[in-house]
Amino acid sequence: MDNKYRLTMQGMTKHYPGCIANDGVTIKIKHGEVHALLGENGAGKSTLMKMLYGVVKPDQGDMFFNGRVMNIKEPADARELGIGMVFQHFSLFETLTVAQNIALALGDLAGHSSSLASRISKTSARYGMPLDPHRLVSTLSTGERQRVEIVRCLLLDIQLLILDEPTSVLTPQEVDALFKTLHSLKKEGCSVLFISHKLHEVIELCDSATILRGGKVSGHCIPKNETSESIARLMVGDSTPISNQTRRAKGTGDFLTVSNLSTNVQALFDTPLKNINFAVQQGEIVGIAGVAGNGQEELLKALSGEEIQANNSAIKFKNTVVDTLCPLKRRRLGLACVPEDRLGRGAVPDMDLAQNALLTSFDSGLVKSGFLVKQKISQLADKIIKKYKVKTPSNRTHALSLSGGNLQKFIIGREVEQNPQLLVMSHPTWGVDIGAQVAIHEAILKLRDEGCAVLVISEDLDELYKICDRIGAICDGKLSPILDTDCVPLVQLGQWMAGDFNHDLKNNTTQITPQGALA
Ligand SMILES: Nc1ncnc2c1ncn2[C@@H]1O[C@H](COP(=O)(O)OP(=O)(O)OP(=O)(O)O)[C@@H](O)[C@H]1O
Repeated sequence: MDNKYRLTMQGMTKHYPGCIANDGVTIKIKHGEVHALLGENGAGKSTLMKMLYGVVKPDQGDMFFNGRVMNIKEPADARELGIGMVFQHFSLFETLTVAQNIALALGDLAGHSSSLASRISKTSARYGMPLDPHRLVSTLSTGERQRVEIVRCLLLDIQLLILDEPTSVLTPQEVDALFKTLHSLKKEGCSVLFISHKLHEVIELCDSATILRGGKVSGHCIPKNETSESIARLMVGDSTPISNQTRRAKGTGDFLTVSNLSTNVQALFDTPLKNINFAVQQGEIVGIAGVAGNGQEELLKALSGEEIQANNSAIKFKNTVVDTLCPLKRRRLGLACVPEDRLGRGAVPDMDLAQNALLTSFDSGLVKSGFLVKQKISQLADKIIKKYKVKTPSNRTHALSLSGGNLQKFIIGREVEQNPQLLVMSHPTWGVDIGAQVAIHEAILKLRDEGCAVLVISEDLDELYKICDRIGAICDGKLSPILDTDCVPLVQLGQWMAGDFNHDLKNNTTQITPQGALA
């Protein structure tokens, strides 16, 4: 086999019940290149990477590393060869230090424990991503946690680094730092496989790209010679819209009013909310930016009723104080919610899509006299699948076996189809391909235009600027001012995300007063 390639995967095939996730896929990666693996949701990217890393067994296909046949049975075999993978979801133990986490993950490959801490410091400094090996993971920002995962790979004699959607959880500054590290790795001859739906980053960073569609290779390109639009076309074909016109709107009267919301720490690593005041009007979209772990989850739980706070705060839906109401009663007042964690809170992994549709829609005629109306449930699931282009063999497929982006489309569709009066969403298009992003944004804008109040909590600033009428940021449990999006330059939003907003808060005229009226 040709030694000029770091990695060759040839004729890779993997069947799942009802679908072929990879159908004879061939991909070749040169030494020292950053290679993008692109494709719409469900195209087969994760499956291909899981076969490479030994998490999934291929039905067919051959793999060669530095010209030699690879025999990978489990991730440890891949690591032994110098292949490192950073998954979308980090797998770190919060109560352990950086060094303890790395020792656990690497096992025997971590070397002697007495020297591990100094090797972590040296390696992380060398690649420009400083890390204190003795710090508890619970005290690290998301960007720093990602560093732990990357440094874990770099401690080995790394020759191929796989990054799955690495930038979706990073601030713009952290993305810059990551790209510098990847450039250093590249100079040393390390190859990088980069999976992303953010095409402008692919153009900036990647030397070449392989595009998958429907489990097959649909094309190759040199990203620098392309535009985001032309790459998107290669990914989704000609018939899917890849851009939409977004229009700003002005709301008409508050639907959600939050006054003096403070929360207590419920679990060890919660970020308590500190005196939060804001309102979302009917017919507008308000966006809250912020780096993960700054109170977003706590805010969503307080609004949905998953965590009920018995203090002097007030959360009102129109004129009803909902502070002590459970999630079901809030739903009945018009709330729909899309949590960040799609497997576990957004959907039950081991239930099929029809059952998952029932979970939040059972009030809409799907249960009669205590009995499930199975035909209606199935029809609803099919409607969501069709309208939101969810790729799945049927509504009997378990949520767990959908690709991440397809499950996200299903959950959004399920909530939007209930015609809520208040829709609270966390990261609505996280991991969703460009065609589906457009479809989801259209659905949210349509809801807004029909009078729904929408709150979007997200780290994706492009998305927030695109669809939100007003925008603010959350940092360490405190909320910045919320202003018209077109009046908040990116630099200012970045400052707010870093907690620098006390001065702006004092001067802000759009915050609500503790009594709940607009100041
Ligand atoms: N464990 C599984 N059981 C059944 N089907 C699966 C399983 N894992 C993946 N699939 C199916 O294989 C196809 C490819 O999924 P995969 O996760 O590889 O796509 P992807 O390109 O990574 O998508 P995304 O961008 O949404 O993450 C999808 O149709 C998915 O539903």
